[in-house]
Amino acid sequence: MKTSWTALDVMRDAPVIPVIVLHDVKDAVPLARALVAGGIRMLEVTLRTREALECIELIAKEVPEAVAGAGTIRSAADAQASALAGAKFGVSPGYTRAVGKACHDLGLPLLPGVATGSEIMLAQEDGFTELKFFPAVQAGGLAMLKAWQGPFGEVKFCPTGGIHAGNAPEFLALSNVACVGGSWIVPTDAIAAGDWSRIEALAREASQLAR
Ligand SMILES: O=C(O)C(=O)C[C@H](O)[C@H](O)COP(=O)(O)O
Repeated sequence: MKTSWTALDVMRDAPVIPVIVLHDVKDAVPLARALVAGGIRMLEVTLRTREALECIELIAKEVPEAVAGAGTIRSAADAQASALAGAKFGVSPGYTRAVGKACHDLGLPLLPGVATGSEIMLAQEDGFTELKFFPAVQAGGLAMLKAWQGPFGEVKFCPTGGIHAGNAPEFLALSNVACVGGSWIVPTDAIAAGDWSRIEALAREASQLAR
């Protein structure tokens, strides 16, 4: 079984990376299984909740078909805790050199968040060429990505923030978009209700989006 992944592997595996918020540890395994059953195995579990690290650990142990990563990495300590919990990749909402260096030193593939040309240049200087564009719709959406195709033609983006089934195809059609990220396939109410079949159906629909 493959155990290490590059940031590009993470982006290319499926058209959508689900942005997951888990408040209850017992939801982690059934949620991961539902997403995998729907065709999506790269899972971003955000560090927005206290339970997140334990959820990553559980998915890593109990759902070997899934590849659990950590989202909302905002510090070197977040990166270290994520790697220790078994996260296979990290995603950050912004970029700092400290986060980049920590992930590099840990061997944790990182999708650094950027929203401006300067941030892209800083991440590129540190060796990152696969980036999360966050918050994508709010920060300029399709027009921004098209504008970046000129000066930053070699960068592949994962736009996240404001993406849903309706607008995802337009983003995925751009040559500098490798995948999109979003919470729409893991709705809070479906998780709270344990409605795993709804989440599986949303994942299946998302996994079939054209790129
Ligand atoms: O928590 C993080 O690390 C983030 O960077 C934020 C998430 O990626 C977006 O909040 C997802 O956006 P929506 O799909 O519009 O819900």
